[in-house]
Amino acid sequence: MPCRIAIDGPAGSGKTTIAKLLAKTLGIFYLDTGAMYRIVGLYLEKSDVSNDEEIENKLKELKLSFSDGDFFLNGKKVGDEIRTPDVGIYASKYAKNEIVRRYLTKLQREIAENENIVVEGRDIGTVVLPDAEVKIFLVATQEARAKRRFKELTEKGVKVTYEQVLNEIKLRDKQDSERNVAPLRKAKDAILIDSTKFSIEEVVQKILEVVKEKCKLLWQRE
Ligand SMILES: Nc1ncnc2c1ncn2[C@@H]1O[C@H](COP(=O)(O)OP(=O)(O)OP(=O)(O)O)[C@@H](O)[C@H]1O
Ligand SMILES: Nc1ccn([C@@H]2O[C@H](COP(=O)(O)O)[C@@H](O)[C@H]2O)c(=O)n1
Repeated sequence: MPCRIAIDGPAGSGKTTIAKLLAKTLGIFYLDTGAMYRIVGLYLEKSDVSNDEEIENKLKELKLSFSDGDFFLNGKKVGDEIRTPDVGIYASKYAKNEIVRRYLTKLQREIAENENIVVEGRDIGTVVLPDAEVKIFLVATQEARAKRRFKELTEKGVKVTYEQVLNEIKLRDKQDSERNVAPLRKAKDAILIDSTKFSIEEVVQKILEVVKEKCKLLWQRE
């Protein structure tokens, strides 16, 4: 019986950081579905699509593959070019489109099939893997998330103001939670963790306790 750990939550709540650490600690796979929406969002924005038919045709041409934790777009490894605030906005813009969601959800399920895996995103516990063994809904205040993201971006040398980061987070929160298709919301059986006042290590420990209880086999293997 696989152990699939779904971590959903708003922009900047710490999903990627926590998911990567968790997967490393447990020695299992990790899937960043946000990266998939960022790749597709940037691709469609550059393709200047204007309707569903054009989106459908562009997705048919797209070759998106996943190997050893890296994504490859038409054979080329994807790097930090998808990590800018603008690409986050493109991702959120096209994430409202049913054709895009159907395309990526199918791919995500194929990758996660029968795997011990941590999958992070917005709709993992509600849509992609509704029967996941562990569901976490990771939140933090918008200010805390903006502060963290601003620190991360400035340390990477990205020229951005705190206000720009806060506005991007507010916009994505609004778009992600108010869209008709697969909106960001806590699954009924998900465990809510508010990381505003907790360190990365403390959040990982909290989730490991849940995994220990719900995925006994994986824990024994560890
Ligand atoms: N509990 C925490 N305390 C302090 N900093 C944190 C905490 N969790 C995450 N961070 C930091 O916040 C920043 C954003 O984290 P991360 O990229 O993992 O968020 P995310 O939810 O994946 O964001 P997005 O949805 O936009 O991809 C990173 O620099 C990370 O190191
Ligand atoms: N399962 C998901 C994951 C992401 N999205 C959309 O992509 C945007 C970028 O995601 P990050 O995790 O990299 O911030 C996000 O704001 C969502 O609009 C999604 O819809 N479903």
